Amino acid sequence: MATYDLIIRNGQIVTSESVTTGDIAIKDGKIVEVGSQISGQGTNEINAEGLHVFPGLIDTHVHFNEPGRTEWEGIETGSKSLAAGGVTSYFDMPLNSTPPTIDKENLDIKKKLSAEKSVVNPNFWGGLVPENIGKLKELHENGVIGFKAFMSPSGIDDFNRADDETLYKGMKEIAAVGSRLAVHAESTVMCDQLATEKIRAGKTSARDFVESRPIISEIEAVRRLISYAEATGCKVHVVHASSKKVVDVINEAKQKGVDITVETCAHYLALTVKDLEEKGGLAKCAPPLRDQDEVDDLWTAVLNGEVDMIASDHSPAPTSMKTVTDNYFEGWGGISGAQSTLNVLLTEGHFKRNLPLEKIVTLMGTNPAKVFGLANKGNIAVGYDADIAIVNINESFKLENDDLFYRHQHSPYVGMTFNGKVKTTIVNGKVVFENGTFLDA
Ligand SMILES: NC(=O)N[C@H]1NC(=O)NC1=O
Ligand SMILES: [Zn+2]
Ligand SMILES: [Zn+2]
Repeated sequence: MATYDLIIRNGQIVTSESVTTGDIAIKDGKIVEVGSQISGQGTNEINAEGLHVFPGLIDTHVHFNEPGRTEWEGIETGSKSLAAGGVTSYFDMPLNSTPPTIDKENLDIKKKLSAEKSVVNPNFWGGLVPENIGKLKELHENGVIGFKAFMSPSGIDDFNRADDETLYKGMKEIAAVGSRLAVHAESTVMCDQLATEKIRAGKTSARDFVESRPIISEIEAVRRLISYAEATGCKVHVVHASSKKVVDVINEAKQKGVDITVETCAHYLALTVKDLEEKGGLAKCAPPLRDQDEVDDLWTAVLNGEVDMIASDHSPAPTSMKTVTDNYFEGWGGISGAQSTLNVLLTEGHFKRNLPLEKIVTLMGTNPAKVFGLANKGNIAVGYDADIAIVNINESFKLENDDLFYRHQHSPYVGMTFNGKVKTTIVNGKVVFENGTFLDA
């Protein structure tokens, strides 16, 4: 009789601490042994010789749009895309789905749908909007990972921007329950004003769009957020910082004792304004892509350990909403990228800039797990959940639309050559994805 459900043999096991050759034994969805040569047998055994065995990664920032806007993505296609990219846990944003996740009732709907449809582990952000002050405690008690607010308009009618009063009151409530507020930090005053001026003058190029959302607008909003964090004691998390200049402001506050963390996204590390000019709406997002010098500086921040985590901010939309090429103020702002985060980190990070593989685990495993309190996720060790991605980091491929599992097969990464083929993805001990196909549940 087999001792274990599954043994992965002879892989290069990547943790946040080391890369070592060895075996991993799995039973009842948990990692029960890690060693250089495990005796005993598995019902299933995988030979990972020559391959790297990562803990399944955690994407802290996706929009799957279900319920209510499932035609933009959906939990099944979204979660399959993650699994195909080596990600085994995600945090779904409260907006772009309708109704948004701003009370228990709507959270329950999302939980139920995800239990039915997700092929990886779902987690949920709750929203902070002017209308749901007083409901944050109930969301917290029902298991949201944290809260999300926008300091600038969200682009979605049923998810209003948090004005200063909402931030102040909401952050007091969130501090009281000990949770964390994630914030889209851009100055609404600045962005609105600059966009209005540009549009009035008929200036609607990619560069004009980028100039209407400058880095200073992020810095101004982050500084204001820090003031509220200091006043309320609320833990905060800045999502999608597009520049090292933003990261620097956050690290200054950290040094003063503010409990603040920062995420950047793969697209700010792999794409520039030139991509926006060449690829049109496919590469449109907010904050916008920056120039190459900013990308290089942001990599410096990542390599220095100044960025806490890296996410996709997968915010998909139908292709027809992403085809803008003349007026960049039109069309959906949001990048389809959930499947490619590990590829970007391997290609642009590990191979081009010597980002250690262990750091990839820190950024998309141990840090998110620690900051958001996911027990037993994000690393490989005895007692951890058996979420695993087996990857050939040396295999390169050119990404094609057909490779994508998104409902709408587009991405600004299409056409780029990446390192890192995900061979097998395991979720809670079960193989869900193998050699390009999904196994039935
Ligand atoms: N609503 C929404 O998904 N917005 C996201 N898209 C984007 O590019 N930035 C965002 O915050
Ligand atoms: Zn955002
Ligand atoms: Zn987002």
